[in-house]
Amino acid sequence: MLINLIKCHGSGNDFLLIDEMEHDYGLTEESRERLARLLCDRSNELGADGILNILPSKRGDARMRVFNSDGSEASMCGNGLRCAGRYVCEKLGSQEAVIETMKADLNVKKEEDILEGIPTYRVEISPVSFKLADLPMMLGQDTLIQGKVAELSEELEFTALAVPNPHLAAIVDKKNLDSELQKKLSEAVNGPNKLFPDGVNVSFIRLLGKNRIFVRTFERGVGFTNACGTAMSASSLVTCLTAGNEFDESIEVYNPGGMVQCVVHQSGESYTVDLIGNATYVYQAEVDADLTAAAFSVKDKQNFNEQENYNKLREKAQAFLSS
Ligand SMILES: N[C@@H](CCC[C@H](N)C(=O)O)C(=O)O
Repeated sequence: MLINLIKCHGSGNDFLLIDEMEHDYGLTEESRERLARLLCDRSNELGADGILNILPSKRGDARMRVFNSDGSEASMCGNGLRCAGRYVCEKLGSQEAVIETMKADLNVKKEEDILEGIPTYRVEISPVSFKLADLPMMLGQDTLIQGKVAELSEELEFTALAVPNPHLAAIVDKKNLDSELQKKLSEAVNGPNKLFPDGVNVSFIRLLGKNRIFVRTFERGVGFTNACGTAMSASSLVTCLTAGNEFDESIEVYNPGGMVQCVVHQSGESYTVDLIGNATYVYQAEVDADLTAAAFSVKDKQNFNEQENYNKLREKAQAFLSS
C-alpha cells in the first residue's frame, strides 16, 4: 500500500503522521499496530517513537490515535498532540482546533513562536487523575504522592498519576539522574510485573530553580525518548504540588531534546496542564509498505527545512543545562 506521511517532532520526540481523513488507506486495527512496528524501527530509514493517525471525528475537528513504536496504543501523547494540532489547524486554515483523543476532546491553539521561526502550539493535557486504579498501579492503596515503594527503590519517593496515560515520577538528585537506576526500574515496571500490569511511563525530574525543571522519560512501549509531553506536564504538576513551583505560572521544562513550557491549573481538586512547545515538520514522504512481507520502501522524500531553526532552540537548551 502507498502511504503519505509527515515526519514531525515535539522536542525531538518524533512521529510519523498519517492522515486517514484525507486518504482512506483501509487500515485495520491490526495493520495500524504492524505499521507502527515496521516504520518506527530505528534500524530503518524512517524510524520514530510512534505513529500519529489522524482520523475523522464526530466530536471535534479530527481524531488522533497514537501508536508506540512497539505497536501498543497509548491513550494520549502531548508532543504528538502539538504536531497533530498544527496539522489540523493548517488544514482548516484556523488558529485553533479540538482534537478527539481516546479519553478526552482536547483544545489546541497556535501560539507565538517559542523561538523565531519555530511553529509553536499550546495543547490541553487533561483529564488528570491521582487514583491508582486509573493507571492502573497495584499497590493496595488509593494514591501514591511522594511515597516510597519498596519494590522500586529504598531511597526515592514516587508520585503516580494518569494524564490520562500512566506516569510514575520521582524528583531526583544528580547522582541518581546520572546512574543506571531509571533504566533498571523502568525496564522492570515495563516488563511482566505486578505493580503496573499495563506498564508505565517513568520520569526522573531535576529541580533547576524556581519554575524550572529538567525531565527525562523512559516511555512505555518505546524506551528513553528525547522528551515526553504528557510526562513533562505530569512532572510540572508534581513539582507544583510537592516542590514549590507555581500554579498558573509558566514552568520551563528542559528535556534531552530541547525545552517546552507548562502551565499547571488547579480548580479545587482537579488539575489541567497547558503544554506549549514546537511542532516541527522534518520531511514528507511517500512510502510503499508491504505488511505481509514486513518491508517498505521510501519512494519520495521532501524536506520542510524547519529543523535548522529548531536546532537553535535545542542548542540554547543544552547550553543552559551545561552552564
Ligand atoms: N510521547 C508521548 C507519550 C506517548 C505514549 C506513551 N509512550 C504511553 O504509552 O503512554 C507524549 O509526548 O506524551
